[in-house]
Amino acid sequence: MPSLSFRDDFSVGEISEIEESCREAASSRCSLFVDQASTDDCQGRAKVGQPLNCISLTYFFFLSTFQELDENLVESLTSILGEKRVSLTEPVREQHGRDEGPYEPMPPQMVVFPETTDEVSEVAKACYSFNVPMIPFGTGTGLEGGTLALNGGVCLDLMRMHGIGDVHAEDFFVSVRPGVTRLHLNRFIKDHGLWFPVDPGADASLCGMCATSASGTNAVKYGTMKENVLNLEVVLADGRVLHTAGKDRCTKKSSAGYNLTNLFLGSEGTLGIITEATLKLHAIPETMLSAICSFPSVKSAVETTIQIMSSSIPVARIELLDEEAMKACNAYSKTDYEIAPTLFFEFHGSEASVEAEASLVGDLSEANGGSGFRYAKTPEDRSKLWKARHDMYYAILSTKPGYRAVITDVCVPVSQLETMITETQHDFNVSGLSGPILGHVGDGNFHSFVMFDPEDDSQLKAARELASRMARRALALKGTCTGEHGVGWGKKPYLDEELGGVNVDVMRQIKAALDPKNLMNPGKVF
Ligand SMILES: Cc1cc2c(cc1C)N(C[C@H](O)[C@H](O)[C@H](O)COP(=O)(O)OP(=O)(O)OC[C@H]1O[C@@H](n3cnc4c(N)ncnc43)[C@H](O)[C@@H]1O)c1[nH]c(=O)[nH]c(=O)c1N2
Ligand SMILES: CC(C)CC(=O)C(=O)O
Ligand SMILES: [Mn+2]
Repeated sequence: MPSLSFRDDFSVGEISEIEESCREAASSRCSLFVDQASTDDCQGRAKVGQPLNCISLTYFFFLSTFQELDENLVESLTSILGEKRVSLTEPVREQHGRDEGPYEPMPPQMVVFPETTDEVSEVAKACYSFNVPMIPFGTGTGLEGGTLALNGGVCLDLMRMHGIGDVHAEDFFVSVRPGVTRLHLNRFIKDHGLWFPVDPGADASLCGMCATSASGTNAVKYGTMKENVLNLEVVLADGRVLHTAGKDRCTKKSSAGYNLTNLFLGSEGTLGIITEATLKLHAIPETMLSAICSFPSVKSAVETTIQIMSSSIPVARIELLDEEAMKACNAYSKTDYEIAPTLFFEFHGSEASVEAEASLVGDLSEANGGSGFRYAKTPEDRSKLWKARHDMYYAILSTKPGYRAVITDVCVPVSQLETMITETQHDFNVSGLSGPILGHVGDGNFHSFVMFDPEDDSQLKAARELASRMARRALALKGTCTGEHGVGWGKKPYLDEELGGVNVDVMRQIKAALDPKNLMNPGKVF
């Protein structure tokens, strides 16, 4: 049986050989996948035994092989967790073989529901001794296929690990278990006058947000998960438990050795299972003021953003929605905003400081042709505005029922944003596809949704090509193919190009040191 491969240089002969050996290995479950990020004329996946749906072989192929689960492993996991917290049933496996992204599900062979770190550690030890892959699962809101069980294995659903530790209000930190989501935490700490600002649109698990190094609309002022995590408890592939900053440590800074906390932030389940995160908290600002402003073009909105950022006005949020996105917003969230390229702003501070910042931003917007500067001052109006922004994924998907979207997540230096967005819009016009643009423009990070009809192969091909051109354009402008969603399964083809061979080799060596049998979420990131 050929081993797991991820290459772009298979010959026709090799493909036939691989197919043949897969057919022969009757006891193995084995599929040959054509990577979804390939360009040219290769559509989706080709299952072994069926003709490959492409002629040229300049694509990435992914060979996924896995054995049936050993009965002794199933028995051992059942004795660790009890019958009610293990599942081999199809619906449960199906639910855990997907995320919110556009990829076809790939279910794990078994799902387990540990409730404590010790249980996670025991599960890891058992899987390690049987050489079975482990896939951590939080709320499943990821967008890059990070939870797909490419090689089968055991999915660890961590949402039953409840618990928020003591709130250390004077030292601004709290520890959370994987079952805690960002909204849950914010409700819990509100009465202490504190909040945790990192806000992906979804109500994701905070440990999942550590795993993908998530961010959101507040990152421009408060940073991403990388700036807001003090310590992590991690169960390694062999079951050992690591505290990345040392057990119970929670200082704002430390120069003691390598930064293992940041190593695990964005590791997407490939280095270990995060079983607790110690998070940096912030004081709820005395005043929060939101506003929106319409612009004659995306270009003028982006120019305004660049001017705001270069004037060092401390905006807490600055989000762009283009005309198409605004249409979708009004239709889905029942808002009545003007249909035009729009910036959503928020300012945090004292009453006087937010008024002053908003007024400066209003002047800059007006100087760039902005109009209809409109405030949202009451908590109800502000939360309506930001809920509408956070729901944009579903708002956009609902504009074309039955359509799917390739989601892009590029980030470039703010000075390059205008070139990046203008050229992307040109690409959309040429391709004939539609794709709203929205983004965290203060960070140079934006998303477009390349909508396609899944029944129409040519649209799928065009959508992938467009997304791939965007990612490469971002790289050419000294940016990244993913500002916040992670690499997962979908962005793998760009990693080498973005980071360079030595960098990815070092990552592989780190992975081999922590996970020598390649059992932690194999096939993801690289
Ligand atoms: C509507 C909407 C809007 C947004 C987003 C999604 C959706 C549906 N996202 C993406 C998503 O919410 C984000 O990636 C979360 O961090 C995923 O957290 P989950 O708990 O859902 O991880 P999920 O269960 O989806 O897993 C994601 C990855 O992390 C791993 N993982 C999960 N829990 C782990 C743990 N405890 N230990 C180790 N590995 C673990 C998994 O194995 C997988 O590789 C996003 N993101 C963003 O950054 N900014 C944004 O603005 C948005 N907006
Ligand atoms: C589907 C997305 C584009 C979600 C996201 O990252 C956002 O809304 O900012
Ligand atoms: Mn986003």
